Amino acid sequence: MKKLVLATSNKGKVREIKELCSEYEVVPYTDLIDAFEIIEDADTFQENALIKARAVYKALGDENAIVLADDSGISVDVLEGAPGIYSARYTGEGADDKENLQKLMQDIKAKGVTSSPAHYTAAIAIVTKGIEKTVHGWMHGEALTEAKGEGGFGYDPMFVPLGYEKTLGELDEKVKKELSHRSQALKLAGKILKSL
Ligand SMILES: O=c1[nH]c(=O)c2ncn([C@@H]3O[C@H](COP(=O)(O)OP(=O)(O)OP(=O)(O)O)[C@@H](O)[C@H]3O)c2[nH]1
Ligand SMILES: [Mg+2]
Repeated sequence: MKKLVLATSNKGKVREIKELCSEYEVVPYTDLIDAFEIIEDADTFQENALIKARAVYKALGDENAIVLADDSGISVDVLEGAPGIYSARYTGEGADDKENLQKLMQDIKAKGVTSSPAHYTAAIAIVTKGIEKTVHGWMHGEALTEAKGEGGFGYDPMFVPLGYEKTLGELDEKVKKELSHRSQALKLAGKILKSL
């Protein structure tokens, strides 16, 4: 089984990527080396994913390692695309998922609406010897001003995917597995991984 090293410290992503890449041995980099801070200072999901994958590839010191990073976020139409690449830091550095979720619901409410079209984006970067590749996936839907359910992570309790009437917090996890920005991007990443 080929080993994939994940350049992430987000447990929700690790859980989903393990589920979605079951034909690989998926290992978070923190199982191999000490966690270190990676500054995600680019202005696109794509570049931030590359920053994370390159940093971990270099730190591992194993030129044959295959490193995969995910940079993702939610963009809300009524907020002109915010929080976007700032989704993890919406309430500031070190913000937690619950604070970010509350702020996003309040900011949408402050626009005088109870919901807004929104979408998630995931950029996946793969870095290995002589190779740097990126792919994207998206999931469209509606962001609510009320959180419902406990499933998923992050903003999922306030997000209703297009074609559904319940949030990702309430829906069976199979729905997110099929539809999500991350699963769409990983389907494309799978083609790259097979060619390595
Ligand atoms: O409800 C959600 N369901 C998802 O499927 C999802 N995907 C991304 N997000 C949000 O976007 C931020 C990513 O920021 P991000 O890519 O920098 O990740 P992160 O900082 O959490 O971990 P790392 O991979 O950088 O170590 C995360 O914190 C989440 O708030 C999601 N929220
Ligand atoms: Mg991050």
